[in-house]
Amino acid sequence: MDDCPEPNVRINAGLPVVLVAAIALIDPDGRVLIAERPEGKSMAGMWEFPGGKVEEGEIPEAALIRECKEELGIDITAACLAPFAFASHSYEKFHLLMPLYLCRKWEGIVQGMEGQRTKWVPIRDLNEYPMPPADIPLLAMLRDFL
Ligand SMILES: Nc1nc2c([nH]c(=O)n2[C@H]2C[C@H](O)[C@@H](COP(=O)(O)OP(=O)(O)OP(=O)(O)O)O2)c(=O)[nH]1
Ligand SMILES: [Mg+2]
Repeated sequence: MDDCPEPNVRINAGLPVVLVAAIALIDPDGRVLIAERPEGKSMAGMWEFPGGKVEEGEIPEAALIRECKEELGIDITAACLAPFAFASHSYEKFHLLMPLYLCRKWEGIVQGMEGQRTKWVPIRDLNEYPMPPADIPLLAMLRDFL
């Protein structure tokens, strides 16, 4: 429907649903952590909320605990994950369903464990970083909330 471009959801395209869990880490100054998608991955060079695909038999919270360790070198617990909002967005080859959790408490120091750049960004400046199209509605929600 041309008069209703957002959200981008292709109702009858038969796309597989991919569940990705994402996290907005928020520091004491209210800044949010974003990470640059590495070369070789889809949407390389775009900035994203850390996270990744939820594996078979895994729940989203467990996926985030795992991904935070693998990608950022930090420890989080399920108790510190607050469900916030979700993205539902059709890409060319799949439909992304991405719950976004907020987290203000973790152990360790954030590092890009896979060589990716990371950045703590004040919420009002997040729109200066190119992010995947699925994330755009989440930015507005975060801005309203924080
Ligand atoms: N982590 C994350 N993924 C996002 C965001 N926005 C968005 O469209 N995506 C998409 C990009 C990818 O198609 C998918 C996440 O896949 P990924 O490649 O990062 O998954 P992963 O960390 O499990 O990595 P891999 O093992 O599959 O390489 O979700 C976001 O803010 N954060
Ligand atoms: Mg990932």
